[in-house]
Amino acid sequence: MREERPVIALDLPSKKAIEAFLAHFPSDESLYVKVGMEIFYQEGPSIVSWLISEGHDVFLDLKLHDIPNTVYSAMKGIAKLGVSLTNVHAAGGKEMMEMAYKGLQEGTPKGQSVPKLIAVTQLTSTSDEQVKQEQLISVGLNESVRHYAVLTQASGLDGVVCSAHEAKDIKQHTSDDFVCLTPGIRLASNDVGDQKRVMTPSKARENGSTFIVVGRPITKAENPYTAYLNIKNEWNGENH
Ligand SMILES: O=c1ccn([C@@H]2O[C@H](COP(=O)(O)O)[C@@H](O)[C@H]2O)c(=O)[nH]1
Repeated sequence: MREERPVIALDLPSKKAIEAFLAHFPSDESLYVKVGMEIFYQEGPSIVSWLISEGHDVFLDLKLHDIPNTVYSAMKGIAKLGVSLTNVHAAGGKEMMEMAYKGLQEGTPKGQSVPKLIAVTQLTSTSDEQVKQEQLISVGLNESVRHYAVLTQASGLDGVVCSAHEAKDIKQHTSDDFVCLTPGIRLASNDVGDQKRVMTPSKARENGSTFIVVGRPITKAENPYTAYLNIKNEWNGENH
């Protein structure tokens, strides 16, 4: 099921900076936010509990990638935080992904829902050339992404992180309800920055993205709420 709210990447340096950012939004607006490495490593798990207590849904984007036992134990801890969605790297392999899922299931307190678990295929800042030359994956980016998506599904996870360019192909090779969470989203007028595989919200919708993730086009905008609404409206096929 497509999530109507763009997921806002809270790539900001402190809780204070996040409070100042969220002050631009109506106080009763429930957002879907992404807590990534920048803020998590500064503030720790309390930032997650605070965002949830403020009425927001949280995607914890720590992209775990380690030996299966370590990822299992880390996921048992993450499961207690009450996040809606979290992730690992598919490159960690099937055994690691299965153990991540097991950790989440075992760690989730009784009566709470198990967070959805997805796996990063190839980062949206990675190009086909880099996949071939730096990772030595001669089949190239599209096949690598598809392979990781199929492996992720076979490991029992809910979906993948990919670019919106690959979402349609992934759904064809997995299933319609397989989550495709797509960062690298830009309006035609936005800076691309370090992203390589970008797409507009309306194209992402046409291509079958389940979630879109947007950071700097909102966090660095002069009016973050207007920027958020512009992206949200285009994502939902309104006013454009
Ligand atoms: O493949 C990936 C996986 C994660 N991300 C994260 O999404 C946001 C995108 O931020 P922008 O400012 O909109 O570029 C960021 O937090 C990344 O860590 C990704 O971009 N690509």
